[in-house]
Amino acid sequence: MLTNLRIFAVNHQKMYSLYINNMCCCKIRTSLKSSKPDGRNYSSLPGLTGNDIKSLHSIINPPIAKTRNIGIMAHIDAGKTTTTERILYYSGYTRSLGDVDDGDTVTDFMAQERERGITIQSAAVTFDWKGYRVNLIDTPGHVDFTLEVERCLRVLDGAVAVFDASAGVEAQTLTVWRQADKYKIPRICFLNKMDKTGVSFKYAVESIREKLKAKPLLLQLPIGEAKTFKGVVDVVNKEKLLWNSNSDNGKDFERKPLLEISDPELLKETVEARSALIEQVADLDDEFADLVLGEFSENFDLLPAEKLQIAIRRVTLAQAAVPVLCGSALKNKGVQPLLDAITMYLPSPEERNYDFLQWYKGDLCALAFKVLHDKQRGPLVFIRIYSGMVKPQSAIYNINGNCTERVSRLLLPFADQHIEIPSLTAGNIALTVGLKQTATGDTLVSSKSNALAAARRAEREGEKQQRRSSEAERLLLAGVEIPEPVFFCTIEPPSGSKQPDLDHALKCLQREDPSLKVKLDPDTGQTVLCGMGELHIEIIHDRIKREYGLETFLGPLQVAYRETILNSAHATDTLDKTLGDRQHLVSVELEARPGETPSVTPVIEYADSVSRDLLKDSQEAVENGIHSACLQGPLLGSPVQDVRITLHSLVIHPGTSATMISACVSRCVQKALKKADKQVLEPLMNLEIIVPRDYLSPVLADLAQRRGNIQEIQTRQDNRVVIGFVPLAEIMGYSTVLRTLTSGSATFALELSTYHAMNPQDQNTLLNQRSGTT
Ligand SMILES: Nc1nc2c(ncn2[C@@H]2O[C@H](COP(=O)(O)OP(=O)(O)OP(=O)(O)O)[C@@H](O)[C@H]2O)c(=O)[nH]1
Repeated sequence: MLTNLRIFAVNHQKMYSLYINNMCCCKIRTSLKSSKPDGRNYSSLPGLTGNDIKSLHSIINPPIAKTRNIGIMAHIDAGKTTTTERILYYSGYTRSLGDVDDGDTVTDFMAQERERGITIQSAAVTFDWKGYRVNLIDTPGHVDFTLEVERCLRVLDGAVAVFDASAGVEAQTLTVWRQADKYKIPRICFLNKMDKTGVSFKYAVESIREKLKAKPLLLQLPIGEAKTFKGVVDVVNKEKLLWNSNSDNGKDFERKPLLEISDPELLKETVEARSALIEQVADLDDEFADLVLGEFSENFDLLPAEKLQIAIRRVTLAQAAVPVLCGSALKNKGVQPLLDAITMYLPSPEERNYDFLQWYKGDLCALAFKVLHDKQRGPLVFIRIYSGMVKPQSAIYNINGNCTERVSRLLLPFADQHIEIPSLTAGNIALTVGLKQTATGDTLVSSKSNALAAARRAEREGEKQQRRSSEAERLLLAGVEIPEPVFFCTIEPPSGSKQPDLDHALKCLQREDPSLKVKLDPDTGQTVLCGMGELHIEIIHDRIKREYGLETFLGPLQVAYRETILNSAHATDTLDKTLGDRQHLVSVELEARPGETPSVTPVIEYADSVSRDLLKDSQEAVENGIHSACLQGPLLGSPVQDVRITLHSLVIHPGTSATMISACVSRCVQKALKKADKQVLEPLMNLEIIVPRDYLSPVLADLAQRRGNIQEIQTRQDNRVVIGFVPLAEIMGYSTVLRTLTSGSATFALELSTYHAMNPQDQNTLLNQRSGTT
């Protein structure tokens, strides 16, 4: 077993190549480099000492009950990355503390993340804490990357929500909290930044209660706030935890029982908080209520801490309440108790109820939740194993891709280092090398026949429960819905000869990030990037430069419009071309008219006059021509939807190539579309704004300026919920506007509702803008 296990990155040079996204220099690399210039062994791996090697078997496949797959989620800048860095440091997997502000953290792999100080892609890190294996995934906070958050959430068994305690619940926390609700993920809350001026523990707890509608269980109380913050009280154990102010890494802290003699006030406060906690848990858990009301009804104080902890765990797993802890990651206070709470209160993989496991009967079932590209080794795929086992050099079947692939290597992701391992079992997160077709979101099983057997079991179960679902739905692990990208811009390589390099880079990036779409503008031949937002496209641009060495040029960011026609139009066309000694001659007559039902692709019909024999050979070429013409409408060059094309006549000279047939049909369709009355369709967004009552008026006034259409205003305690529609073009940069209008107190959610017709005036303005006349 041990001989199979080696550190994947054997020297500094190789480690650099394994650095997934061209990291810039950081403390951890420097420390590794100085530890051994030409190579590394087990004991050089932070956290693995000589003695630890004996227990490598349990390190590779730890007991499932002692495994935690955890995510950290929060609003941007709440301190997720700083908290993660402390966690890695205290658990022994890094030797020095990274600092977001210095740009040398471990989990923010990508150079842009280090420069911007934000987390873009989530990185999985694996570490041990007091005999527990923790797989931790740091998730991004920016709204453009919510897909990334959601993709990670579904592979987690539990999550830590980090808050800036001076701000309480912020916009993005609400979004990720709802996403965590969707995947039924038990959570604990960490009120970070307790050292910050203006911080209020009470306010932050209230905002959890009010805004998240959650039941906070106060497991700790802060000792001091802002400048005076020096530690926390452990309410369950009635102890105080004080960090040594002379220690600059926070490793040393003392835990002391609260005594009447030395801390009368703090003890009184703690006993009250403990009694309140016991009552709260008893209200949520019948078993605990029986215990408390039986044995300890006279004096709650006598209730042993372990009994309370077991009950807290039950209500947390049932998502009836959320334990709340506090600290300051930056000042290195409160992170070790957070780690204890992660292992104590969040579920192990076997405590999560995954329906689909019964269909696999112990066979492999895993989900690819992240794909990264390493220049030397090709795609690295992060997988969550739900059942069965993965081994290197084994074949696996990808249900989504309908293909069999080979795992060449299996690695444990220790941040920016990876340990090669001989096998990994259910409940764990692994990194695989060798899967060339697998994309983010794919379901992986051991073989096609096992997939079919699982499908049959699922079908029988579905019949029993009278549920109908397609085979794919039954087998695929719940997918993340990928919203249609609504922004686009052109991207140009530095020279024509670099186009293949750009195509390769975009192909790799798309496998990592399914929300990125890439198209070819058929007119100009330019490559077009379609994404979820401005930042999204900017980051892709940056990554192409850094990771693929290509200096590309982006066109202006544009809203993805569509077009349609309002009446019918006929057109005829003839193409007569001689290439070499071959004549290509084709004549077409067709009609374009508005479709009766909405459809993004054109509906195609053939009149009886069109010869069936002729069609047999050329139908594909004809339809390719129609489809390609509809990709680029006559008004803005946007895709044309809701149209019906009827082919009335088709004459093809023998020997005419399919390409020429397509070209002639395409030109003829474009002529017809040009002749018809045309209409621009714009993306209309569903908008929901949650705004405190006092700020409602300025928000409504602003929406009126943005062609917003308010459907309803609901009351939710002191907040108003504005529900309506707004054209996407009017809502670009809205988060900044809303923040300014409401002093950061409102949150909003946007999603595509439909494409709707612009009114003639707005359409003219847009067309004039595009043609450069205004
Ligand atoms: N005062 C104070 N500042 C903190 C604390 N934790 C983090 N910060 C600061 O808050 C800022 C954001 O910290 P990050 O750790 O990058 O936050 P994040 O949530 O990972 O941010 P994103 O990755 O952008 O979502 C940085 O300037 C940190 O130094 C804390 O406990 N106290």
